Amino acid sequence: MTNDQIQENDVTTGATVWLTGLPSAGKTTIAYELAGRLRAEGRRVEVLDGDEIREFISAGLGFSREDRHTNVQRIGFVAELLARNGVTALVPVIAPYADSRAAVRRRHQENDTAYVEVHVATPVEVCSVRDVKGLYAKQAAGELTGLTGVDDPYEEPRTPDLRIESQDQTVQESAASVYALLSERGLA
Ligand SMILES: Nc1ncnc2c1ncn2[C@@H]1O[C@H](COP(=O)(O)OS(=O)(=O)O)[C@@H](OP(=O)(O)O)[C@H]1O
Ligand SMILES: Nc1ncnc2c1ncn2[C@@H]1O[C@H](COP(=O)(O)OP(=O)(O)O)[C@@H](O)[C@H]1O
Repeated sequence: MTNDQIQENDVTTGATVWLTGLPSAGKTTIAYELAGRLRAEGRRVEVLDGDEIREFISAGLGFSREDRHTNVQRIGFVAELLARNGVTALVPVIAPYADSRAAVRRRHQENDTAYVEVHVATPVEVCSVRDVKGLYAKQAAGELTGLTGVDDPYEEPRTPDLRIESQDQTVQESAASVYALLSERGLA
């Protein structure tokens, strides 16, 4: 077998799927639901969970604009490495700034690595009722400032590859819509 044939047979197409949106929008839930489905089909999948990343490779970073940008660039770097090597990297990370997200997309384009941006566009009114981690309540009580979407910016993606209105869907429906897009693009 020639080298070309080995490559052709062994390489599966990886991709980065970045799920951006407000706290409690549903990013993490959709990522794990989708991960389960992709794994069941034999794909290699990693979820780069924002909270875990902040414990390890982004330990010490806070929530200033600069720190969030650094956090997003580090995650983008790791995701691209994984995706380039055949893994589907699912990234449920807020990434509130358009220029940070654009830089991650560029890194993928420069390496010919597939990149999909999903805006989990749950309105802040719904997120603040869900309040999975109690952050909205803390902000309202004056115990926290700089909460994304409340008193810190969230720059909505203008042209995401997919927009999900999670408030009108089940978790399974939301995950299925991402799966359908990946399928369409030959990535699932
Ligand atoms: N001030 C403030 N603003 C937003 N989020 C906050 C804040 N403080 C803590 N958290 C929790 O940290 C998670 C966000 O981390 P990320 O790494 O995803 O954010 S970022 O892209 O660097 O902005 C985020 O996780 P998710 O709720 O899963 O989005 C929050 O739980
Ligand atoms: N269609 C949906 N997609 C994702 N989450 C949903 C959906 N409908 C309801 N939820 C609920 O919303 C919450 C989202 O929390 P989480 O995934 O931790 O948000 P995030 O990671 O964006 O902070 C979960 O409790 C989840 O069960």
